[in-house]
Amino acid sequence: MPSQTTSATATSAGTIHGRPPRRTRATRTIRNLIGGAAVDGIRTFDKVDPVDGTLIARVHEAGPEQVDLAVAAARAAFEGPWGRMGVAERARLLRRIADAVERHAEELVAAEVGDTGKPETLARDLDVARAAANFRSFADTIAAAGLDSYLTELPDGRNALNYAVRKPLGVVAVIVPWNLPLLLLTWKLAPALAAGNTVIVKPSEETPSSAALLAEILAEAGLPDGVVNVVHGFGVGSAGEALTRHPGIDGVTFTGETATGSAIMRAVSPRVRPVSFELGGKNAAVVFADADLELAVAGLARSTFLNTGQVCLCTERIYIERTVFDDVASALADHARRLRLGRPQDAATTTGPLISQAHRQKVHSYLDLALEEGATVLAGGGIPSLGGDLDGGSWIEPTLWTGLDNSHRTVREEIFGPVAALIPFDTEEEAIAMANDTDYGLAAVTWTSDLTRGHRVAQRMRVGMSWVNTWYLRDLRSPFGGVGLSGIGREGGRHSLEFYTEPTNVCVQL
Ligand SMILES: NC(=O)C1=CN([C@@H]2O[C@H](COP(=O)(O)OP(=O)(O)OC[C@H]3O[C@@H](n4cnc5c(N)ncnc54)[C@H](O)[C@@H]3O)[C@@H](O)[C@H]2O)C=CC1
Ligand SMILES: O=C(O)/C=C/C=C(\O)C(=O)O
Repeated sequence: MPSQTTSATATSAGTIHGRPPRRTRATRTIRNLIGGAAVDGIRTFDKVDPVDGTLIARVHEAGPEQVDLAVAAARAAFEGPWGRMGVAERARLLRRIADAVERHAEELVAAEVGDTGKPETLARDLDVARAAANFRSFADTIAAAGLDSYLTELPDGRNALNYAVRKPLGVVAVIVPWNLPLLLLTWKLAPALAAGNTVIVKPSEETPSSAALLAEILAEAGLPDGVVNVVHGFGVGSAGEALTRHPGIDGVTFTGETATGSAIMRAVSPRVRPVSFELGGKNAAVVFADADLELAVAGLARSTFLNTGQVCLCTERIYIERTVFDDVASALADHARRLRLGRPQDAATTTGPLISQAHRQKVHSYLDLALEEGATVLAGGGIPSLGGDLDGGSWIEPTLWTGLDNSHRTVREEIFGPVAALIPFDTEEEAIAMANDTDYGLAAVTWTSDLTRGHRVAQRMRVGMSWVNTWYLRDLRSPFGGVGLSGIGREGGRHSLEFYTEPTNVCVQL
């Protein structure tokens, strides 16, 4: 967690090697946005740049009082003109927001890069592009959404008409993590607004900037005050917990760690509120000997190392048919060694730092654990020395291991970094069994030139998203989510609308 500036004992994550964060750049102040007004919190906390440990912002942490205000503002907006706005007008507004996101793309890129250290090209091509696409896609979805209706035949020969109207849930809490901050925020915000809800956003304490900027963009596009409110802070004992326990919240959508999802479920359970959770993963890729190996290796490099491995869909277990194991392992290790760690603004940079010193400590503890568990390190394995101010950042080497199997903690627990274990297999059955041998169930990838096998294996993966000969190819209308410890519910297209609305069935005797 970033350090609390009012606390005498700053946490290690907010300090660099025990020293306070360096202050070499202009430090911004980020406030909560409630009912269209900037609102101070109970104290401020520091946000540091993970590239070099520089202090970049002081963020106002919302306490219960600010959360109360935000819920009241959202409720008032829901009862106001927003609640009476028709679908066509809401769809038009979402399209205006998408246009405004594109107009402000470079500011959003800067906000995202400052908070996460990810390469500018990635922030531009993935995070910001998807933010605009999210608003457009849910404008299309809501504009095309129909009603469920049935002509019911009665025993006496008469009929009844049953039809369901969909109404917004009301005030929705949107709680998002730090890995794809704007992408994941808008992935939830766009359908919530499309369906007519009002929203309280709680961005991660690590990534407050793009949410703050987006709130300004929403106002510029014409969204009425109070429809979207942003409260900053942490989880337990802070804004996140206050929000999920609040009696005025009608539903919670959350992406993040499984244990946090479980805590949120407990928080909403007394009032039985609906939840939509996209949680952790320990995703497998399976490479058959008949695959186009060049394509497979390039795909594996992407699925293992994109965003420094900090995407819930990233691959951390790679099962390779034994006859091609050595070739695939050595080609992938070459890829890993060629990755360029560096400043986000440098066009040659492929890989940024981890989000924070605390997260690096976690990932690093798995590098140690892998060695204790008997791994052989094929690539990486430690903390790089990049020199100068970069050594104040939270960098880690892209790392590949052999010599581990499904019995090891390194192969069972979500690490959420640029790491993967390479494991050989002999038969299709064995590969499927090993891939499915996990309590998680988010995503899987199958690499094969035999499309019949591709369909067969993909369908047997116990996951929400099963890719064949590609990874992270998204159609925003398709269902997205996980099974097991990886989540509850699906988002995307009409699946999102189902979560953000409640149907009322009307039955008319004809
Ligand atoms: N998409 C994913 O699957 C992600 C997984 N992770 C994993 O989770 C680990 C911890 O990262 P965190 O950022 O701490 O994830 P987290 O799940 O704790 O935090 C995500 C969001 O939930 C909020 N939150 C935390 N506890 C809460 C509570 N009790 N009530 C309400 N809100 C709460 C946080 O402030 C943040 O906005 C990482 O090391 C990584 O392994 C992290 C980010 C995304
Ligand atoms: O593309 C998406 O909609 C989401 C991708 C990634 C996550 O959900 C995550 O990393 O949590």
